[in-house]
Amino acid sequence: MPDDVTPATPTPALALRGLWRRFGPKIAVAGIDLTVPAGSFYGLVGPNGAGKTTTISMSTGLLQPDAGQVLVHGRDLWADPVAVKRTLGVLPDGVKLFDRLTGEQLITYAGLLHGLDRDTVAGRSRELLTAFDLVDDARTLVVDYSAGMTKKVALACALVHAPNLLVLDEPFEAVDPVSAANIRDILASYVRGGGTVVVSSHVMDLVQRMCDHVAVVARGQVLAAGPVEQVRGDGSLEDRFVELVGGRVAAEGFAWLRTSSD
Ligand SMILES: Nc1ncnc2c1ncn2[C@@H]1O[C@H](COP(=O)(O)OP(=O)(O)OP(=O)(O)O)[C@@H](O)[C@H]1O
Repeated sequence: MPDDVTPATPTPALALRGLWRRFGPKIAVAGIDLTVPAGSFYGLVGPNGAGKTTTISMSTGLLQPDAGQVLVHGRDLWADPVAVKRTLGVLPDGVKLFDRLTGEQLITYAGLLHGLDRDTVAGRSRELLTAFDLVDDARTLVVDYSAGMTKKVALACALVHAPNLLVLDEPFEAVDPVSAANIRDILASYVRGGGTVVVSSHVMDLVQRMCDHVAVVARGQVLAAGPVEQVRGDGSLEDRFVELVGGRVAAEGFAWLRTSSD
């Protein structure tokens, strides 16, 4: 290669540039910049109310930013949301599913919406129901699912069209340990196959073990971001998180909570 030619920088799977969002007087996201490399397993961590869900919603076409840009594999999401959203799989937080459908119908519906043919959807739906241990409840209405089962069927819907970027808000919340391990395996194999995962979580240990990159967000801003090893330094991710975010309170007080009389 001639000396004056620098190698092209690979296009990130997701690039957030100067994202802002306010709800009335509350600034939820205050100028977030984030670069998620293609093929990475990216954790998004932060205290309650940090702006993770708002950031994820803006990054997946669910909530319009007040300012800033979202680039998915280099394409401006908000300039062409319908086309770009086809390449995305999203597990939103607390969004209502069509819960009068059975689990199998819901996955089928998601697949057909993405333009898959019926045979393809049927095959993938069977595989997903098996992987998420939902075969016995495939014909149960989603309204009758437990919180963890609902999370798993929503994740199956996010995967059915084989997106190349998966953005998951708290995918392990309410999920039992065996199912969580299965989900981790599915996501790890998805990343090995060239996909990119962005996942928000409050479980530092899980993020440390599962992700190769992490961003710590607080008060609507990124406090640290990069490879997990780099962000956590010599300590654990949890120690680094507490150091960056603060907010630990002394365990004294609450005398009225002590139940013993001595
Ligand atoms: N629809 C809304 N209307 C008003 N305020 C909102 C709305 N959505 C979020 N907020 C506020 O924006 C801030 C960021 O909320 P967000 O849900 O993005 O945080 P989070 O990091 O996902 O929190 P958690 O970890 O608790 O889920 C919070 O102060 C929240 O109260």
